[in-house]
Amino acid sequence: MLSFDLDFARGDFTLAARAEVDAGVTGVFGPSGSGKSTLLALIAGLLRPGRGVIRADGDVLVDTASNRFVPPWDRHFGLVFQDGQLFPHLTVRRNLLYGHDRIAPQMRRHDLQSVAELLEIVPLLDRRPALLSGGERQRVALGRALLYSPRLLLLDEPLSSLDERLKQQILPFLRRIKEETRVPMLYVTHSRNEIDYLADAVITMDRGRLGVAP
Ligand SMILES: Nc1ncnc2c1ncn2[C@@H]1O[C@H](COP(=O)(O)OP(=O)(O)OP(=O)(O)O)[C@@H](O)[C@H]1O
Repeated sequence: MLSFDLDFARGDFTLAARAEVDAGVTGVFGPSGSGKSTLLALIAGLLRPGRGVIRADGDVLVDTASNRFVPPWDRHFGLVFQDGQLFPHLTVRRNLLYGHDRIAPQMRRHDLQSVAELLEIVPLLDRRPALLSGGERQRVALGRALLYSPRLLLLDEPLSSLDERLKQQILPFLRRIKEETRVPMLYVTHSRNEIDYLADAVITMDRGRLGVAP
């Protein structure tokens, strides 16, 4: 569903990555500084590769040979970072609907009520992010990304700002998203536990190079 073959350089750091990602959850695992976030940013379209190709469901999103570069907002990927980055001035409901309201109605695959129920955030809909716990915020960030009906979810250490107790609380929600929505996910983490619990396949990164874990 996603394939990429990319070269990227920034200062001393070089990344050369080529892989095909199937449905399900693909964990991206590797030491700090190995290039995991850089790879996600390249796939999301937040960075441009020096050379390379990215395809999703047969669509060419990037092809440096023909100068093709589809911008992030036209890739239909959902992004969730370490700290959910909710809009502070909007209620949970407006945050959730942010992407949903910006896509064509025929592309919408999820509705507010079912996503809010899935993530157990129905009682929070009228609150602003400042009044949420860290775990609630991350659940809203996941809901917002899902309601955008992405063809792929890019998750960059979505649990790493949470304490152990909250991590254990949210992991089952991620598994629910995987099982009930079947949205493919690329999931960057430092945690073997999270990989073992969620991932169907694993890509390992080391100093900008990929390997496939046994
Ligand atoms: N904005 C930036 N400007 C310059 N160099 C950067 C920038 N962000 C990251 N780097 C460098 O690029 C390399 C890859 O970093 P990246 O953040 O992709 O690694 P990572 O595997 O995601 O690390 P971590 O697990 O610590 O988040 C590192 O050498 C890092 O120092």
